[in-house]
Amino acid sequence: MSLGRLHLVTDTRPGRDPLAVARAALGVAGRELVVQVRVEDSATDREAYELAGRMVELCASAGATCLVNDRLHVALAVGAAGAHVGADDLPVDAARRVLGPAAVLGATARAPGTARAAVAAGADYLGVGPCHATGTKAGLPPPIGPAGVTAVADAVPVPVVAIGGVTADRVAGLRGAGAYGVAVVAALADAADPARATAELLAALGC
Ligand SMILES: Cc1ncc(COP(=O)(O)OP(=O)(O)O)c(N)n1
Ligand SMILES: Cc1nc(C(=O)O)sc1CCOP(=O)(O)O
Ligand SMILES: [Mg+2]
Repeated sequence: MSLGRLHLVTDTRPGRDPLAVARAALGVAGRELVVQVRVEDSATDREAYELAGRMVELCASAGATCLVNDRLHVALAVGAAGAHVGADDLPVDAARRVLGPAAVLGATARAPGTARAAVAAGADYLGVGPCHATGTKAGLPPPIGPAGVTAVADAVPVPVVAIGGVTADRVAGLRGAGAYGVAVVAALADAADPARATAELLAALGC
């Protein structure tokens, strides 16, 4: 599997335009971009399906990968490349059974033990964080920092994607800590110029 190193997780805030941000990022990053469609828990399946369907089309035209967060049935329904699951979602082994062997399956892990278990259960990559403080998602545990990324990366043979408070300035530290790539919401969704912000993140990633 060749996984993109820059993951754009869609902004769930009302009034945002995740398709416009993705379009700008895809124009710069192409196949190096993974777009993960993440919606509010309160969003309906129909809303998730419609956004994910449009995102799959956008990604396909750029050669990029589209994943769906949490909702595996939506991932299957829109023909996404796969999905990402965490502690409140279907367990990784169940998600793998639902999606099948060819799908890209990501799992959240915050420590080496859960990371090893997720890989044994069928995860292709791990989302590891929060690496730094973030205002994007409430209720997260304290940041694990680059040292926490290293602890996980040293424990597993799959790509580690660092998430949480990631900015272009922090990418080098995370890469040095063992991250294969990074996942961002605000660094692109809040950027005045998302295309330029994408280019800065890619440069920091060495892409
Ligand atoms: C790349 C990546 N890493 C971690 C997460 C978080 O997933 P999860 O813990 O299931 O939380 P929600 O995103 O579902 O709120 C992620 N989405 N992506
Ligand atoms: C959705 C999500 N999950 C996280 C985790 O650590 O599990 S951090 C996060 C939000 C990341 O947003 P930003 O790039 O704006 O900090
Ligand atoms: Mg989840």
